[in-house]
Amino acid sequence: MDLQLETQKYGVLLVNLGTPDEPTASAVRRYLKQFLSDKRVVDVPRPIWWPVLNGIILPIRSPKVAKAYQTIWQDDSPLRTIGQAQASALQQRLLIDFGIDCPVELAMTYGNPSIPDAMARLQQAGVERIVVMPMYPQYSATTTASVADAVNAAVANIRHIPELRMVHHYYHHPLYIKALAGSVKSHWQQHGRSDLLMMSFHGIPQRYAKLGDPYPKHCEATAEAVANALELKPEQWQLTYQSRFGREPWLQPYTDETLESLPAKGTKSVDIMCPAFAADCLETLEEIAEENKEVFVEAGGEQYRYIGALNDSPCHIKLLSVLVAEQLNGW
Ligand SMILES: C=CC1=C(C)c2cc3[nH]c(cc4nc(cc5[nH]c(cc1n2)c(C)c5CCC(=O)O)C(CCC(=O)O)=C4C)c(C)c3C=C
Ligand SMILES: [Fe+2]
Ligand SMILES: [Fe+2]
Repeated sequence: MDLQLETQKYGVLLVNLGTPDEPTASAVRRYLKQFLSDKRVVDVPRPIWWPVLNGIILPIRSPKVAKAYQTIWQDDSPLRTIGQAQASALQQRLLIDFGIDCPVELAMTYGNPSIPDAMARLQQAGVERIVVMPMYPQYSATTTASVADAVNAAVANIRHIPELRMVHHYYHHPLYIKALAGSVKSHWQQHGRSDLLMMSFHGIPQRYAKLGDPYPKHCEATAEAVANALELKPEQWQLTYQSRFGREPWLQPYTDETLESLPAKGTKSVDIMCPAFAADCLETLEEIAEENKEVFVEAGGEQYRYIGALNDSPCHIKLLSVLVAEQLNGW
C-alpha cells in the first residue's frame, strides 16, 4: 500500500478490554466495578442492577476471580504484558513497512493503562491524528462501542481535541483469517491433528443480538472463513460461545456444555482456539486451557489442546499494521 500522508503527526491507541492492577480481591473488585457498571456491558436498569452488583456480585465474585488471576499472573496480567508487546511491535512494523513514525500506546477500557492517560501521552508526543484500534475482530456493542464511548468521554475533557478515526471490525479481513488459519496449521505440525477444531468465541446475552448487535453474525463469518481456509468438512469444526455471566440465555451452543457432550458422541480429541481474543488472558489461559480441559477429560475426552491467541506473532502484527495503514490512507 502506498500511503500519501499530510504533515500532521499520527498516533495509534491500541485498546483492549482491561484487567486488574493486581491479582488481589480488592484490585479485582475495583476493576469489575468499573467494567460491570458500563451500561453497554450490563443494560439492566440501574435501580435494579446497583444493589445486585454491589451487594452480591462484587463481594462474591472478586475473591474467586482474584484466585483465578493468581494462577495466570506472571509479574503482571498477561493481557497487559501481551498488549505492551503488541504496541511496541506495531510501532516498529509501521516504521519498517510504511515509513510512518507513529507512536503506539496501549490502553484499556477498564483499569490501566487508562484511555485518558494513553491519549494524553500521545498528545504530549505531538500527535494530532489518532487511529483508535479496538482489539476486537468481531464488532459488539459490549466491547467496540464501549471503546468509542470511553474515547469520547476522554475527549470531552480535552480543550484541543485530536482528530480521530476508529477501526470498527476486522472479522473477515484476509490477513486476520490467514493469521488464524496459519496458527492452526503450525499447531497441527507441532502436535498433530485432533478429531475436532472448536472455535470458541466470548459470548454475549442472546437478547443483545436480538436487539441488533451483529456480533454472532461476525463470529459465524470468521469461523466459516477459517474452516474454508483449512479445507475442513462440516463435521471437523464447530463454533461455540464461552464465558456466560448471569441468568439470562447467552449465545449458544455453550463451549463447556458442548465439550461435556462430545466424548459420548465419539469425539475424543479436540483442538480449541478463541478467535475473538487478540491476546491471551484469563478467559483463554484459565477458563479454556484449564477449566474446560477438566470438563472434557472428566466426560471421557482423551486429548485436549488449546491453540494460543495471535498475541504478538508476526502475522498478527502485520495485520494490525495494515488495519492502521488502511485508516491512515487518504487522511
Ligand atoms: C457481564 C457481561 C459480559 C459481557 C457482555 C462480556 C463481553 C465480552 N468480553 C470480552 C472479552 C473479555 N472479557 C474478559 C473478562 C470478563 N468478562 C466479563 C463479563 C462480560 N464480558 C467478566 C465479568 C470478566 C472478568 C472475569 C470474570 O469475572 O469472570 C476478558 C479478560 C480480562 C483479563 O484480565 O484477562 C476479556 C479479554 C469480549 C470479547 C466480549 C464480547 C464480545
Ligand atoms: Fe468489513
Ligand atoms: Fe468478557
